[in-house]
Amino acid sequence: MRSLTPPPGAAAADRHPDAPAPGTLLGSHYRHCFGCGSGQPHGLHLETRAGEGVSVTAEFTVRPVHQGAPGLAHGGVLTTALDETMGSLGWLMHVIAVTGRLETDFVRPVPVDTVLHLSARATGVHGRKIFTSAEGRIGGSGGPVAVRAEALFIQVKVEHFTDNGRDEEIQAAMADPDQVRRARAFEVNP
Ligand SMILES: CCCCCCCCCCCCCC(=O)SCCNC(=O)CCNC(=O)[C@H](O)C(C)(C)COP(=O)(O)OP(=O)(O)OC[C@H]1O[C@@H](n2cnc3c(N)ncnc32)[C@H](O)[C@@H]1OP(=O)(O)O
Repeated sequence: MRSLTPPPGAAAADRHPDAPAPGTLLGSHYRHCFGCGSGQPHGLHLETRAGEGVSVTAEFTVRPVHQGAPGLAHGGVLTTALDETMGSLGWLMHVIAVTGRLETDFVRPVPVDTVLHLSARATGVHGRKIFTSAEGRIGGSGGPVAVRAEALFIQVKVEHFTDNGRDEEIQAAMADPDQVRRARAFEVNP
């Protein structure tokens, strides 16, 4: 099993000088993203804000479409919320990275209508590997922890998406006249 703890010699994650100021709403990186896009009716519609250093906060409201057991959020959906929140840390570092490995602890059941208060930070960088951790709390940022995760993101080139994504969506994203939106679809920073 490969560790999700930064190895000895790992560097601290660097916040890019042009990263959005703490408190800034990051918005969606891609309209059709299941985690944050407004174009996904059953998506999570996560709203993420830049924090200090390489950290972010986000809110996710659990809706009936996100159920697993009756009245409770599906664990995979909660993991998606954590994944998306940690994934947005790349925007503060100005790197493109994808999830390589992710481990979730489910600590408390999360009822429908709960607003999950998520926070994530980068814990270290080693070569192309970015180590991250996140947690989701119920009832406010000081509420009890319901879920927590650690993940390893791997930096990739934009070809990761253009070579592997379905052509239809790649062409549409590339053709977007909005330069920032086009860049963010692939999390490539302008
Ligand atoms: C179209 C629009 C798209 C928009 C996207 C926006 C961005 C996303 C937004 C956010 C959305 C949410 C986020 C999402 O949902 S991202 C979507 C989910 N993730 C993926 O689809 C990734 C699929 N996997 C791959 O493409 C490759 O396997 C990657 C690129 C990850 C690595 O293959 P690559 O050939 O490049 O790498 P390497 O083999 O040279 O290894 C390099 C180093 O990494 C270490 N390593 C590798 N794998 C693992 C592992 N599993 N556990 C532990 N360690 C691992 C490896 O040991 C080595 O370490 P070291 O030997 O150097 O020490």
